[in-house]
Amino acid sequence: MSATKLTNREHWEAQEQELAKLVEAAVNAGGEKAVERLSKQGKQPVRNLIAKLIDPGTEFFELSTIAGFGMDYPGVPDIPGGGVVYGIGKIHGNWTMILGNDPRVKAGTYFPITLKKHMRAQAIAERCGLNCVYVADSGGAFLPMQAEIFPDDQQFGSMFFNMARMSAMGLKQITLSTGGNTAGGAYIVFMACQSVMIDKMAYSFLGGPPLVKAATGEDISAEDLGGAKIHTQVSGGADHLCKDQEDAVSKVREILSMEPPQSISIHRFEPKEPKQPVTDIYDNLPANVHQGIKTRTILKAIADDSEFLEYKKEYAKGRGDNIITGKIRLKGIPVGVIASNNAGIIFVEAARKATEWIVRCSQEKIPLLFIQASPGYMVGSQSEHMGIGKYGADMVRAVSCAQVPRIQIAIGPDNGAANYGMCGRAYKPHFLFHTMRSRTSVMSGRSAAFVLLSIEERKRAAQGNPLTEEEKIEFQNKMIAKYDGEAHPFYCGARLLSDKVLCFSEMRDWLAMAFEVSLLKPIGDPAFGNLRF
Ligand SMILES: CCC(=O)SCCNC(=O)CCNC(=O)[C@H](O)C(C)(C)COP(=O)(O)OP(=O)(O)OC[C@H]1O[C@@H](n2cnc3c(N)ncnc32)[C@H](O)[C@@H]1OP(=O)(O)O
Repeated sequence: MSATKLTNREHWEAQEQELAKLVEAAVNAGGEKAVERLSKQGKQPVRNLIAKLIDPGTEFFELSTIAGFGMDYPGVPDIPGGGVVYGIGKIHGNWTMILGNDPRVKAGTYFPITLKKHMRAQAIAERCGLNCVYVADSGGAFLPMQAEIFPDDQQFGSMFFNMARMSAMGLKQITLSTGGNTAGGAYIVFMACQSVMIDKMAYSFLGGPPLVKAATGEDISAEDLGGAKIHTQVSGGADHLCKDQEDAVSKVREILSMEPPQSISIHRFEPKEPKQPVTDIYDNLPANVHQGIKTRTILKAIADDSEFLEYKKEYAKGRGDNIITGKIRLKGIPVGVIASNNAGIIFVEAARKATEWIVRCSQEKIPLLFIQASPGYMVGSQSEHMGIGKYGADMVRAVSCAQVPRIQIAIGPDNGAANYGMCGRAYKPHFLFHTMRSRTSVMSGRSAAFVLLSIEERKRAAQGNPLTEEEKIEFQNKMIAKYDGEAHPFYCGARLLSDKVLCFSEMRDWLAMAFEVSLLKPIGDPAFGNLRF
């Protein structure tokens, strides 16, 4: 192996170890002490319950595990995992959205990031047509931050709005209540299509005993006010009484055993393993994230049979092939690819080719994979006069209007309007994945430092106090550090700008799962509005 490849491989393996540490911090929030505390209450950590909910021997595809780190909420620097766990797993063969509060993180209460994560899970479920299971164990709103979580759209009330509407669409909303779900949190039990409560462990009420005492003078225990027996035998607010968590898990599985089987809406070919090893990705992605990439190698390491049927391979070489287009199969699922290549700068020819391919795949009803490593569209008079603005806009329009499932994975720079054209978050891809090589920001730190420095220089010169050379360097370094920090996959993952930071070795399995889930609903017909051509 060449020295460069070895350097690359070691670099990315070390980077992914950093990721593993952060994931571990979320999974083991509170450490052994927190697990012991749960155990005294007869409870298991929520991920253990989820592992039992899904079919034996299958994988739980947990999303956004690194949410909530470094949020700097007043007095609470980290919310491990955002305080809620969610992901997709199979229950009786059907892909199902499973969410669970993590009571080890401030009693499973809802911070702004918790809500954002909960909403994202529901949005994926609604879009892909997944039944939902809620493992509910939450103290409700995190009260010190009520102003940022309570009344607005996409805040606390939206959880129940979403449950109601998904239920009306025929998507089952099942709640397994395994703790105190108080006040607003109680609706997660009462809004469900079917609710399972655990005796002497779960309770739900709009106002807890202290509030009742204050409001009416009534002295009553939590159990007598809204315990599992009260709601399953008296109020009718819940439907199944279970003796413990194991019993409750079995009941939820039994309820969902009556669901019809799912199938994907397009033809699936026989899956084949790639011929190229996954280590090719580690070896060939430069450790320097600003260095160009050879994306065909990456595709060969994830595609069935390492086959990439390239579209317009010969077109406008050196400009058009900063995006490569074509088809691969992922575990038998045909996928149209739009991938950054080389330096990834999008020239007119690349934008036109990408737009053409998006339209073509939409007509064929083939889902789209965007592999993003682009620092932006080409600037300058030649590019402007050739119409980069309008062709870039065409690409953005095609991305926006394509009815087929679209998934983005970033493996390099993700800047400027290239974030839009390559199906960034605002373009609502079904799933958006980052890797340790992705860097998402409006521009690179170096460019931002240059632009901001020129503004600062003008300002200081006008004040008659021009910047010294040392001040200029300090200013630039500060700006680069800020941008590098904010573009990093950890920063973005903490804020749910991605659905997961994937290891390169996970790309094939996760993309195949994501396409399969995204294809459970029928694909609409193409309609693109006013493309300029
Ligand atoms: C939309 C409207 C709403 O949701 S209003 C929300 C109203 N919520 C409530 O009244 C619930 C109050 N909390 C409780 O009753 C208990 O904490 C429950 C949820 C039963 C959990 O009890 P337990 O397992 O013993 O944990 P704990 O009390 O030691 O709490 C652990 C840490 O979490 C905190 N916590 C709890 N609830 C809230 C809350 N709603 N807002 C802010 N913080 C909350 C506790 O203070 C405690 O924090 P710390 O670990 O001591 O720093």
